[in-house]
Amino acid sequence: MLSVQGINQYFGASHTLRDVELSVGGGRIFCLMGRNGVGKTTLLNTLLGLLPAQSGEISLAGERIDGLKTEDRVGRGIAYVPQGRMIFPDLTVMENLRVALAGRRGGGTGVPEQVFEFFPVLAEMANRRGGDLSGGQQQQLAIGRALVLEPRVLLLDEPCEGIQPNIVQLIGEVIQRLRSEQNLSVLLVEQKLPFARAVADDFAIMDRGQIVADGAMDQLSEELVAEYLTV
Ligand SMILES: Nc1ncnc2c1ncn2[C@@H]1O[C@H](COP(=O)(O)OP(=O)(O)OP(=O)(O)O)[C@@H](O)[C@H]1O
Repeated sequence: MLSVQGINQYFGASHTLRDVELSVGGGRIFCLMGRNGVGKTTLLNTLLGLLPAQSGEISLAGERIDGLKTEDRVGRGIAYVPQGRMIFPDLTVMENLRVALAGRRGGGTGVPEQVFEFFPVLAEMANRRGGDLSGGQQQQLAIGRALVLEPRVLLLDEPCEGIQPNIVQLIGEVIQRLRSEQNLSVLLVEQKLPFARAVADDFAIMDRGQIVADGAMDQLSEELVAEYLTV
């Protein structure tokens, strides 16, 4: 369980995260929604320790992690697939995957077979440079690399942005298999409503740095969509 309490974050005079509270766990898929610029990516970066929080607590499996360095938070079981994927363009697909072995919980010397089972294209293109892959292939690589870490919680920042529909469907299926087969909990930042409704169990909506609504996904009303999500 990833638990966040009273997180406040500022960029200079701008108060970007305001008393943010949320819990992700229990093998559930939690979707954080909201318009551009409301603070979703800032929250993910703060959970990882890539940005400092000025106040608040972050716990993973009952232990405080907000005082830890990013690599130690990853070592406790948080994996992050950032917007833009951040794969290494000059390394091969296999090298990109192997980079994550160093941060894996409990060690292990090989890339888990399951990564290739989820994303067969990564086996087919194992020796190709990451930079030569299409956007959809790079997204599969970025998610595969996060799975090498064998995380407790997976953070995904708009994984379907700019991706063709058949890969969006594959990513949705993989997320749901990870939940049902491995009890993995997922914090998904997503603006595409049909995808969010199809894969997520719970939602929270952020507006100007605050969580303004949350609940079970089937309770996301048209009124909330119109007020906080429609552009
Ligand atoms: N490095 C920075 N310096 C100053 N302000 C920043 C910085 N990064 C983000 N911001 C501001 O913080 C606010 C939240 O941005 P953030 O990227 O977290 O929003 P978001 O909800 O993830 O939006 P998007 O969907 O566009 O990624 C915005 O007003 C943004 O302009």
